[in-house]
Amino acid sequence: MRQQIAAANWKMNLTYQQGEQLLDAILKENIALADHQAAVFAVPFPYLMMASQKLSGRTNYYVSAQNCSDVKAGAYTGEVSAEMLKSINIGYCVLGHSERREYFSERNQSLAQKVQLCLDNGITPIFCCGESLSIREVGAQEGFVETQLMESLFHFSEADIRKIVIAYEPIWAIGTGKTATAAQAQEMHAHIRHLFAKKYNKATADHIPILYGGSVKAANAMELFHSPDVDGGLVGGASLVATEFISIIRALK
Ligand SMILES: O=C(CO)COP(=O)(O)O
Repeated sequence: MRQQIAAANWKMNLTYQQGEQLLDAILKENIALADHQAAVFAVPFPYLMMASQKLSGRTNYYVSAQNCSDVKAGAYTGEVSAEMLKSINIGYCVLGHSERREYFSERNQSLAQKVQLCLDNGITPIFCCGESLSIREVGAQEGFVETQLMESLFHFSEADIRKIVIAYEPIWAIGTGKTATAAQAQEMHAHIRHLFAKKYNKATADHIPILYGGSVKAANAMELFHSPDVDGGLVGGASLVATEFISIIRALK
């Protein structure tokens, strides 16, 4: 079975102490993860070491960054490189979140650089894609997501592309309480998988986890995750509430 992932994206929320309390409350449950399952915590940069220490010794629990620089190193004040993340053993990095695309002008080409740098440093990119409401309203979502994947990912080798996790996050469902239906999520995930099969091959497409993000919560996680092409979720608001995220981890296939 392909890897199934419950990923928490804390975004710019919680103090250090609140983050510690949240992780403690979730880890207290001692949820055992199967070989094909993972729980990933994308925390703010200053909390990466704390989260790593709390998760150490747990099987299939990982810490993620929420972004990294598109350049290797040098005079770029305020940036954090993939190599820095590797040097503290961070396993995952969220890239191309729609909030970064919108508020920090991230473009597909620069994201391709970020993906490359993560791969060079053995970090699994969680590559976000997804359309806005206006694009969905005119029915152009499949072509829009195809362009995002084509311009950021489709030049990578088959071996490299197999190391990537995709997160489909329709912008109209993020933080709005307006979840895509399981049928809408499945339709786009199947489309994304088809694009990978067309560009690479079916075995590669079948290997890549595709997470759904956008108002995932305890009450809808099970239904969303049980769609055949939905391999877990990237969760914002509900990942800040221990009981919610515990249920979301437990909803993994
Ligand atoms: O952006 C998201 C995760 O990256 C989704 O956020 P919400 O779960 O708050 O809608």
